[in-house]
Amino acid sequence: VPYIRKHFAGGVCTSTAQLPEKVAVVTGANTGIGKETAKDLARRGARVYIACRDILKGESAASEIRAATKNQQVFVRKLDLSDTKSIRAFAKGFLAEEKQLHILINNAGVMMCPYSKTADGFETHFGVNHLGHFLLTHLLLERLKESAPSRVVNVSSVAHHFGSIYFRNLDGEKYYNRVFAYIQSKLANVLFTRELAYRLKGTGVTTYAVHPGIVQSELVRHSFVLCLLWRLFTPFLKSAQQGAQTSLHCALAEGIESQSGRYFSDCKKAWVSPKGRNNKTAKRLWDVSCELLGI
Ligand SMILES: NC(=O)c1ccc[n+]([C@@H]2O[C@H](COP(=O)([O-])OP(=O)(O)OC[C@H]3O[C@@H](n4cnc5c(N)ncnc54)[C@H](O)[C@@H]3O)[C@@H](O)[C@H]2O)c1
Repeated sequence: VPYIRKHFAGGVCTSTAQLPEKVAVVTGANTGIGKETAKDLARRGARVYIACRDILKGESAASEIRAATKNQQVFVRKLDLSDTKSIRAFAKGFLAEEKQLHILINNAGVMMCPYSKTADGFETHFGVNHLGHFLLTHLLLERLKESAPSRVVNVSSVAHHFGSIYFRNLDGEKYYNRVFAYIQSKLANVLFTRELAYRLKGTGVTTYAVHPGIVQSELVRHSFVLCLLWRLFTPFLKSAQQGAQTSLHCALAEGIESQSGRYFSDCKKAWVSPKGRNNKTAKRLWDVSCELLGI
């Protein structure tokens, strides 16, 4: 298994950047890819904020990271991306305690859950994976600009290739399919990155969308079939640590600033679906998101 895993590991972040005095926020960092991303940033000396729903699970991840990295500057803060009140409370608290933010990793996500709505009435995939991170980024943007050069990494997926944005059915009420709902939200991550990069030109804040690879994690928990497939194909899946590499590359690699707005996989620029390159859809999604969130 380790041999096959190594073969399918994909790219490795080769940056030697050290991050003393740097501040990073990683959403959903209590498990999976997010935890490994936070651990690597902590190892490089950053002050790392684990932004997660469950404080107890967050604290257990933080203790593990502190012990593994000898960095005591790892903090846990409550963030539920399915509730805009929680997102606003997190941002308010963070802005009050930190004067800088250099790296924001929008990593948290849900996949193929049964039809449900967030506290604000948005379909859960769209609400958590896209709108939650859209609002969080919006609230932290001034701090990112003040701390420039700084970066925003949006964890998307290769699944975005099969997605479309159904503007007339964003709440899933006319028709709901949990596979489409997930891939729509991952396409939204790619389009958000594109439009954000366009709007941030000249500010020193750059942004990247990422496919982490097919990674062994708890993400598939809502699908019996995927759980089975993930088990069967375990040796071919990336470990969470391998899955963190492209997020780390986009957060740390020198000289990729001119690639802001692009989509990365295996630590290099990757092909984006035509729908993910559509500037009109990106702008429309931005406007609709602002309208839905009242910003
Ligand atoms: N695992 C894969 O094969 C794979 C492939 C492509 C993309 N991704 C993406 O990678 C990212 C990380 O996924 P993972 O594989 O580590 O899965 P994971 O389930 O281990 O991690 C997801 C994290 O998001 C958090 N989360 C979920 N809902 C939340 C909410 N409402 N508020 C705050 N946090 C919330 C979870 O608690 C968890 O910590 C996701 O965005 C996922 O779409 C994963």
